[in-house]
Amino acid sequence: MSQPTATTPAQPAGTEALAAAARSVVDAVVRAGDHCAERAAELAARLRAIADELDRCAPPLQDRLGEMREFSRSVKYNPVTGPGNPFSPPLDCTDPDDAGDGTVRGAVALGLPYQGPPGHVHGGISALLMDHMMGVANGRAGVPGMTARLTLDYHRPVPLYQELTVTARHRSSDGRKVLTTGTIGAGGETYVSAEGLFIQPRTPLRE
Ligand SMILES: CCCCCCCCCCCC(=O)SCCNC(=O)CCNC(=O)[C@H](O)C(C)(C)COP(=O)(O)OP(=O)(O)OC[C@H]1O[C@@H](n2cnc3c(N)ncnc32)[C@H](O)[C@@H]1OP(=O)(O)O
Repeated sequence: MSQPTATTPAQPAGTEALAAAARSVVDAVVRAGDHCAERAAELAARLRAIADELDRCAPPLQDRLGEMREFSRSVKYNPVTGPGNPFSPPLDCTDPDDAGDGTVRGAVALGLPYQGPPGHVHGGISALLMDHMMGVANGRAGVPGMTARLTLDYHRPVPLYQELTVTARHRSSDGRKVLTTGTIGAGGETYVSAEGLFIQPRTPLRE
């Protein structure tokens, strides 16, 4: 058996492994579609049994919502980059500022569960990626805020199953108003560009 090396991607463990497995179930359900119709009832019962098992581990919702106010937990479970959230693709946002100008950058390839027009990414998913990346850029620039307005230009349909580069950059601040831009592209082509107005809270968001 080969030994892991420095270049071997880390395998997720613990709740991240659980989220990755759930994500692969979602992917397989959509890819299999009606091709597994004969076994659908049996497989659904098995999945429901797993959901019931997980439910028995879950604390009361109010407690869990309280925990999620902690910054590190909200990052781990957020719906875009969160490795602990099966809903997240997840977008890999580990290269914060390779241009040295405050641009944050992430990579993601999206499969069939994210399809809108045939073979392409749903426009709402593009908006989700943009909103989040601009939020990350603002956080890194020290001006975190709530999205007040998000404007997207969809230049070309965003392809599924292709590595996409998602970027965002804080552009300017005017009092509590923060202007931020972003793009989704691949291979030097820009599919989506976005501009967001974010409002910093009157009292700072807690870290
Ligand atoms: C490393 C880190 C990782 C961090 C990673 C985390 C990333 C997550 C990022 C996700 C971000 C989200 O999705 S946030 C969730 C989606 N967004 C929301 O739910 C926001 C809902 N809306 C609100 O709560 C509110 O409307 C606010 C907070 C946006 C604004 O309320 P407010 O604080 O009372 O501000 P208000 O006085 O009304 O307005 C302040 C100024 O902004 C202007 N203004 C306000 N809204 C607008 C608007 N839509 N369009 C134009 N201008 C506006 C006002 O005219 C005013 O200008 P002037 O008179 O001063 O000139």
